Order: sequence, then structure tokens, then C-alpha cells
Amino acid sequence: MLIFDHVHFYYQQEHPILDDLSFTIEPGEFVAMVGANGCGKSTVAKLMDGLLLPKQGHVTFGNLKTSNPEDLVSIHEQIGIVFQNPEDQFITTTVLDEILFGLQNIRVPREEMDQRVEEALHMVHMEDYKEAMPHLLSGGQKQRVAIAAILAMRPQIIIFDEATSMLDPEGREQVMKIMKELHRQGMTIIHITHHMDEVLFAKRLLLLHEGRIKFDGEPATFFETVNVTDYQLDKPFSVRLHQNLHLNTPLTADWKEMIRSEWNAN
Ligand SMILES: Nc1ncnc2c1ncn2[C@@H]1O[C@H](COP(=O)(O)OP(=O)(O)OP(=O)(O)O)[C@@H](O)[C@H]1O
Repeated sequence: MLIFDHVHFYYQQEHPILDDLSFTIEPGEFVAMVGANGCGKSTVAKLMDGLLLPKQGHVTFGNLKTSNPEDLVSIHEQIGIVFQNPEDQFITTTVLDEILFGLQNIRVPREEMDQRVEEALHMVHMEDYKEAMPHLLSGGQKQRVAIAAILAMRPQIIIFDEATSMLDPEGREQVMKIMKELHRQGMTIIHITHHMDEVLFAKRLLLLHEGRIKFDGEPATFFETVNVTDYQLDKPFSVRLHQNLHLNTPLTADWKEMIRSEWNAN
């Protein structure tokens, strides 16, 4: 269980970013986090992984606490972040070395490495690209390599921090499929995004606003009850279409059915 317990955070004291933020994410959840530009979503992601530390309050993962220096290595192993631009993460010249680099850092025994590499590349369908140069791959393939490098660490949680925002539609679809597959296998997925269509895949949506969680519930309820433009967000195309066709009828039942079939389709 990942817990934010009364977390306060600022970069400059006069500009608080997170103000007494509390929430819990259970193992195996698929959570979308949305909010206006600059509201602090990436900051939350970095606090989850211990890359930033709360000014007040605590972030805990099981019996690990990000403010305990001796817990940080375990936290980095168990919570991985896929960032917007995979190129920022690449430091080696082949896909294989990229994945091995992370494993060497956490001192995985040599005899276990090959199996972890194979397993991770298989999960993102990049088995044939071991010797490829990461920088020469397509956007979607680069992001899949970044995901494989994290999967090789065998984390319990993966945070996708606007990981689809630089991809073309095909690349986005590939990454979304991987997210869904990982979730099916039991991994906890936290997806930070501005693409409201991608929010449909989550079971739970968190809206971050003025340093706190302003909404916590099902995406269907969110789009039905919240005026999304107040938060610089828009509605998924399917929701707009539904509301335009049905005018005054509530969308929740049909919409949930549609999401269920979409979820099961891929
Ligand atoms: N290293 C930093 N130093 C100072 N201010 C920062 C730093 N990183 C982020 N900020 C500021 O903190 C606020 C929150 O940033 P953050 O990147 O967490 O927001 P976000 O919701 O992820 O934004 P976006 O949706 O645009 O990616 C913004 O005002 C940002 O300019």
C-alpha cells in the first residue's frame, strides 16, 4: 500500500505546491491522476519514488518510508517511473545495455540478469531489438525500452508520468496496451496524463487541485459530476458524443458498459 500522509511540499517556501495531501493507493489498482498544468502531478510522482521528500508529513510504501535514507534503494526498486521523454533516461548505446545498467545498479546476480532482460523485453514485445541503438528507435519503441528497463527491476508499482504525451497515436496505443497488460498481471499502475481518453482505462481517478485531492472516484462519476473546464481539462470524445446524443440522460450506465468492453477488447 502506498500512503501519502498529510504531505506538504514546496520548491520555494512562498509557493506551496502540495498542502496537506493525503491518499492511499492499494496494491493492484489502476489509478489515473489528472489536473491543470503545473498543479503538482509530477511532483507527486517524484515524492512517491523518494526522488523528492515531503517538507512535512510522510510517504510510505508498506513498511518503507521515503524519508528513511536506508529505505530508498528498496523504494526505487519497487516503484518505477516512466517519464515523458525516454531519451532523457537513456545512457548506453544498446537496448540490452540499457536494461543491464539498471540491474547492475541494484546488484542483481549476473546469472539472473539474462532471464530478467528476456522477460522484460518480451513483456514489451521488443525481444528482437536487443542490439539496437535506443536513440534510433521510434518514439513508441523508445518508450517500450524505458518500460522494459523498469520491468527488469520487477517493481510492484509503475508510474507513467505523461509517458504517452510525446507519442503518435500508434505509439500511445502500444504503451496503453502494455499498461493494461501489466495491470492484468497484478501490477499497480499510476497514469498521469492530459489525454482524457486514456483516463477511461483507469478504475479510479484522482484530480489534483490546489495541492489536494479534489476528486477521488470512478472516471464515469468524474465526467458526470465535475465541470472539467474549471480544471483546464476536457472530456473524452466518447463522453462528449454520448452527452450530445442523449442530451439529458445520465451517461453512467451505458458509459461504464462501454468502458468495460473497451477494457476487455485489447
Ligand atoms: N525543480 C523545480 N524548482 C522549482 N519549481 C519547480 C520545480 N519543478 C516544478 N516546479 C514548479 O512546481 C509546480 C508543479 O510542477 P509539476 O511539474 O509537479 O506540475 P504538473 O502538474 O506535473 O505540471 P504539467 O501538467 O505541466 O506537467 C509548477 O509551478 C512548476 O513550475
